[in-house]
Amino acid sequence: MHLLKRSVSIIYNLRFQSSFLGSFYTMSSASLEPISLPQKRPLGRPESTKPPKKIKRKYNKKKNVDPTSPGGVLGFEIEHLCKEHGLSLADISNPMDVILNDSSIQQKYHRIVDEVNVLSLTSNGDGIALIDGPAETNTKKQVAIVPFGLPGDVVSIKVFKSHPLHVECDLLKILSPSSMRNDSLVDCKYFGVCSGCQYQPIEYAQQLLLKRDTIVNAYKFFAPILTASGKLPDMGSTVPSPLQYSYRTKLTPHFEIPRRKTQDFQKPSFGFGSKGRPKFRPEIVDVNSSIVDIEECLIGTSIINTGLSNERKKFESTYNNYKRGATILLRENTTPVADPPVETGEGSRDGTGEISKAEVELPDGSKQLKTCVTEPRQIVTEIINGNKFQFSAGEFFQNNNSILPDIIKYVQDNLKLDPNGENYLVDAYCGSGLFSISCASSVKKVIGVEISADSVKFATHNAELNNIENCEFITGKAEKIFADIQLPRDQTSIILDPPRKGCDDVFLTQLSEFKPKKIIYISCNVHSQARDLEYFINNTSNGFQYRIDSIRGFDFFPQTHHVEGVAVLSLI
Ligand SMILES: C[S@@+](CC[C@H](N)C(=O)[O-])C[C@H]1O[C@@H](n2cnc3c(N)ncnc32)[C@H](O)[C@@H]1O
Repeated sequence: MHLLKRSVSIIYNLRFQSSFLGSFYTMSSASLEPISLPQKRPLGRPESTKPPKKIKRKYNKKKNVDPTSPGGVLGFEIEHLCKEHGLSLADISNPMDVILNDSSIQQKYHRIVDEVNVLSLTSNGDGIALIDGPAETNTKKQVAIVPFGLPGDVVSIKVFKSHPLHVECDLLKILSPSSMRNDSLVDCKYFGVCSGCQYQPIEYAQQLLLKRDTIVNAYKFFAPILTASGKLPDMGSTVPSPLQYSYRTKLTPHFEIPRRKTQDFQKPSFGFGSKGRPKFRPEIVDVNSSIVDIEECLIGTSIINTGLSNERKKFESTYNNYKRGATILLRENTTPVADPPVETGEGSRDGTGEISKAEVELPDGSKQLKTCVTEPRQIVTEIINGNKFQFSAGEFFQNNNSILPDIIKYVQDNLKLDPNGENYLVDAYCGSGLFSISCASSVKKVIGVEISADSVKFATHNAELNNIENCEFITGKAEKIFADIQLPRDQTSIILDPPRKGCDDVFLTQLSEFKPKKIIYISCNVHSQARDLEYFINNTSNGFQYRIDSIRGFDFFPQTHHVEGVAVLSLI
């Protein structure tokens, strides 16, 4: 019995590393009950003459966040909410020093709050609410982030973690549902605990409106001069995805392995990041891990789900061999069935060792064979508008094929090429050549630039594969394109499709100096896109000579909060 008690206290010591005034507690656990320290000295050891250890105070570390990252955008959203409700930031500040260092105060802050009105959604898809500060404290109001809460919901929440200007909460119960909420739309059994697909209970048309609002706010926050000067066009409606489920051609489930495996080490969860505790959906089980164990992902394509199932089974018999966590790549690979039978190469295998395959019939009656590649260096093929694109499975390629013909058509239409002139195209951040090759037939020459040498190799190969002779691709940072560009600028259009962080000032300055006749800026982060357009138009030498013709979203990721933005600019 004594031994048992000792081992329990050792486990507490390992798990609950934050100690204060003789109590152990978790900073973010739902239960904040203090746990008493064992009072007795360990047997056989003399009483220590050392002075008691100094108690370390905890400090809230300031993090350097990119303003256009979800955490950075939340700062703008909180400020906006405060302005709307006549509150100052001081009114909603949490005394972090006290909360972190006094467990009794912490318990006052980390509490259950009933009858909370969810006011709006953050661009990250979470509900946001204002709640009264806890009783007997000086905090006037708090900004509560409520995952899975929808505007108009009245809910019961549990505050479980404090930040200087907001608190994180679990949604315990929906007391009165928002008119946006239609629970019959939720098919996924992991809804409420998986971090993806928060928009599932929302009708699709409404999801598109929410994504439009996200873009409107992005420009409000990150392009205030353009917004105030009236230089922004009316925000266009969001272009829907033809597929609203079964669209994702890439998934990356992962797992974690503890550094030291104890004797009772069991199979870890294999799936995706968790978000909150699903108390408001009693039908699903709470997870005690940062990863939700997922057997099927409804937004993944059929072959990706077959791959997920194969790799899970493999993991069940091999998890003991892993020394650390890992991410598994699942990438769809397409082969036309009419092709002579091709060796599909490596791919996810079923229990018999056979590579799993799925035949898909297209609306025109043709058939395609799908496999699921797991090896990042394996070459995969995608077919978009009849063009074949090959690339290394681990490199970037768009993840929702169903919407690609729509965005390509939109880009082509907006290039507004001169039927009598010579038209040229620069595709900056060109990847393996999706836009270059798709638009090549309408222009005299395309030059693509891309930082990944592997992607450039495939872009060049893809041009050959599709018998396209007017494309040239160069490896380097996007601004390298301007070093010795020979194209006539008044007949050249530029497509920009940078990663989430957007373009840097060096590139935008050189773009302005080059002065192309048209710019089409595609972005998976509408916040960095808004920041870049604000800089380009207001801070570069020729920026003022451009007009923003249109901005609209494309819904590359239905059921999630993500939106792709496309902005079209013309030289006036
Ligand atoms: C969002 S992807 C777009 C790729 C391509 N347009 C497509 O749709 O397939 C962004 C690409 O930019 C590349 N990239 C990142 N930083 C870059 C830089 N500084 N200069 C050029 N390319 C860059 C990445 O390797 C990636 O291929």
